[in-house]
Amino acid sequence: MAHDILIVDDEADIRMLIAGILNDEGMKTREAADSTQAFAQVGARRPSLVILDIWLQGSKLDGLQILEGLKRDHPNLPVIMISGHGTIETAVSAIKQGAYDFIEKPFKTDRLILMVERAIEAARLRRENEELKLRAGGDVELVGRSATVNQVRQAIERVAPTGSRVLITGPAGSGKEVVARLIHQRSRRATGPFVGLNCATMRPDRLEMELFGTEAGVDGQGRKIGTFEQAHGGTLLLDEVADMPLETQGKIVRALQEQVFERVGGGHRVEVDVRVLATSNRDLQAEIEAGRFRQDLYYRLAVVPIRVPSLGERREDIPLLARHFMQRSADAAGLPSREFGEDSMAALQAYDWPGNVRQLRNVVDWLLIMAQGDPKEPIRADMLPPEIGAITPTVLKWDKGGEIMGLPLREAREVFEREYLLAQVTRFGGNISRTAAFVGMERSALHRKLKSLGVHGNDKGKAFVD
Ligand SMILES: Nc1ncnc2c1ncn2[C@@H]1O[C@H](COP(=O)(O)OP(=O)(O)OP(=O)(O)O)[C@@H](O)[C@H]1O
Repeated sequence: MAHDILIVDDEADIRMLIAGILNDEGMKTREAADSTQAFAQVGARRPSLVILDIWLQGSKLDGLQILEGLKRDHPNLPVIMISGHGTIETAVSAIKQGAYDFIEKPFKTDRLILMVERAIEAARLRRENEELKLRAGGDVELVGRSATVNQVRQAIERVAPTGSRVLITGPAGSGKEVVARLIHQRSRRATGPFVGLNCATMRPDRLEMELFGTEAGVDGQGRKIGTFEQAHGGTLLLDEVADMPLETQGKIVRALQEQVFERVGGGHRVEVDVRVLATSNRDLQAEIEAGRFRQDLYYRLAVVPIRVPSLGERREDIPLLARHFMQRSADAAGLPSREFGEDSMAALQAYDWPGNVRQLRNVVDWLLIMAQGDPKEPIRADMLPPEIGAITPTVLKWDKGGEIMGLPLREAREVFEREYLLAQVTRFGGNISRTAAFVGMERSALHRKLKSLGVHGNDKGKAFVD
């Protein structure tokens, strides 16, 4: 996409000159003669870069004051100052205020182009860097207000500063790694490294080398530092620890016990200070009974067990999570965020989510890009991806409309009430108190109503809870 450059200068011929140079390079330009026009242009659309004259005749604010306003509202927007004779000192102080650089009048074409390209590239790199930091866990968050998530949060707060080992269990995509990262961040090792090793995706014969590293000569390569050593002073996460071969499990037991190990192919002892966290989506007790997991390793890892609930166990968190992911994805993509309509949110809450939070996140990403309709309109249930729309309770799609129109009012009302309440009960995970609060009925009245309509469980026949 062509860069969009805003040129702010009180002299029309300078604006034209700069615009001509940049247009020849395939960049798009806009112009402003004073501070009012400049802020109006930036307000209309954030440019890729601003070229800003220091001395602006007839303008309410001068270049430095405009710079201050721009940096306050758009800290990452690159600004190049234009300085004339006698304003170089001011230009230098502009850099201290966050301008990228300055160029002196009269300027050379080549220098101007180079500076503009560099400033835009630097802004892009900074943005990428921030995204990477975010992905690397600089800013992990455990979103949710359900009782089960609150319990997990409390467990994290309690266990993080102690330094003890933690085994985090829960189904795939439920947020086990998020929990591990939070434990690290809230511990005394927070400034140390956090290193993860996924035991499920690693070939068993490579796993040991990855963990302990290799001495020179092994594998035809130089000495390689393993994850245990990389995590020195910090935290090592053994992801999907049940997938580790038995023999490696034995070596881990020793390393955990003594905080000492040997690199593969060497007799040299490496001493480390590492806190180990582990995750598993399997039932480790069953794995022990089947002889696939060492009991002594289990006891060493599971000093404190934390169970992360599936998303289906905490449907009340779905609205919060969906809006959180929508905002984050929209910000990352530079797109406006979309609202969810009541019907689509009810459908999301009624769905089973076999892939848990990760699946919800993917669905929200899909919706941001693919959902039909005006982006300013809320997302409706019929815009959801097919796999979720397919199980949407019928009442949300109103496909009983035809049937209802053929019935007398009393019976039509019964059909509607039945479908409506079934959808709501499912949405609230079969919880009668919460459904009653939402639909505006007393709990006992709702029980009676459901009974009279012949509804004895949610749409999959699961019994109610009070
Ligand atoms: N409570 C939460 N709040 C915000 N984001 C979450 C939450 N739980 C999970 N996520 C997000 O969902 C995705 C999956 O989470 P994570 O990788 O921690 O799951 P996992 O249980 O470790 O999965 P797997 O077992 O497949 O490794 C990540 O993008 C994570 O940021």
